[in-house]
Amino acid sequence: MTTTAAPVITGRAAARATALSKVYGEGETRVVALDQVSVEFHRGEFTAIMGPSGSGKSTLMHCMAGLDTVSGGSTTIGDTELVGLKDKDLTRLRRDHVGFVFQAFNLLPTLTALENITLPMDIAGRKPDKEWLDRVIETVGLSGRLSHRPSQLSGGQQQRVACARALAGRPEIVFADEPTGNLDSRSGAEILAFLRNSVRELGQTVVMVTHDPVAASYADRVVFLADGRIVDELDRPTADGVLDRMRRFDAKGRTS
Ligand SMILES: Nc1ncnc2c1ncn2[C@@H]1O[C@H](COP(=O)(O)OP(=O)(O)OP(=O)(O)O)[C@@H](O)[C@H]1O
Repeated sequence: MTTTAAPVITGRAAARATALSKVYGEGETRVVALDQVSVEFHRGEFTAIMGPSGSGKSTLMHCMAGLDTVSGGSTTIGDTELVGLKDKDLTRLRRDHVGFVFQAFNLLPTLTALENITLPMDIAGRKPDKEWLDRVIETVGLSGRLSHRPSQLSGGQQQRVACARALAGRPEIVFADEPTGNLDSRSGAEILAFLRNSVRELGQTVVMVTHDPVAASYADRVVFLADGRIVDELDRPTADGVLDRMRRFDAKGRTS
């Protein structure tokens, strides 16, 4: 058994894409989902990715998280280049250095909250760093619910378990794809506050895809995608500021 993996990052970028392209299909069904995207996600920062439907947000996240292959360019997590990695090494990188939160909570129903949180480490044969785990559980506000099973928890609480699971291994970066998409606004606000606190108080790096300008306003920075390209950025966003930028994109995702 090994202990919690040491961070692999040395620079400011927790993840970086350089001229990243992703093409699906061929001939008439060919879709350029990402068109030479270059972007950095800084360490200890909360970044939101926004853009119209079909603009490439999920594709960017999946390519940068090593969940999907790329058609061109390069992408790194910390100092590790993902392109060209063998499947086994990619799986290990994802397991040890990347946390995921999805719209569906993806918890195992037969396990308690705590067992769900530590499951990825248990599978990897890694021993949780107890002090870190306690901080994560405290920050996510789950202390009284650890022996509950998912069916005994509200949607918001289940997503908090999923967030704690993503952070438990102290990853280099957490990718969250519409993490509040299945939640009412109050539970959503709790998850967003937690993600922000994990950056502010625990020093984590979080990248979140969202459609919601209010959700994006919790981030330190918003990156806007349209037609597979980065078209804009906003630092210290407000919901109104994000909405204003979004209005510049028409329904097809092109800048007006
Ligand atoms: N597996 C796939 N095969 C073919 N085309 C795909 C595939 N996945 C995505 N696409 C296409 O790539 C483009 C970008 O899709 P993507 O899901 O990344 O957009 P998105 O911005 O996340 O959209 P949404 O907000 O609706 O989730 C779209 O035109 C989509 O139809």
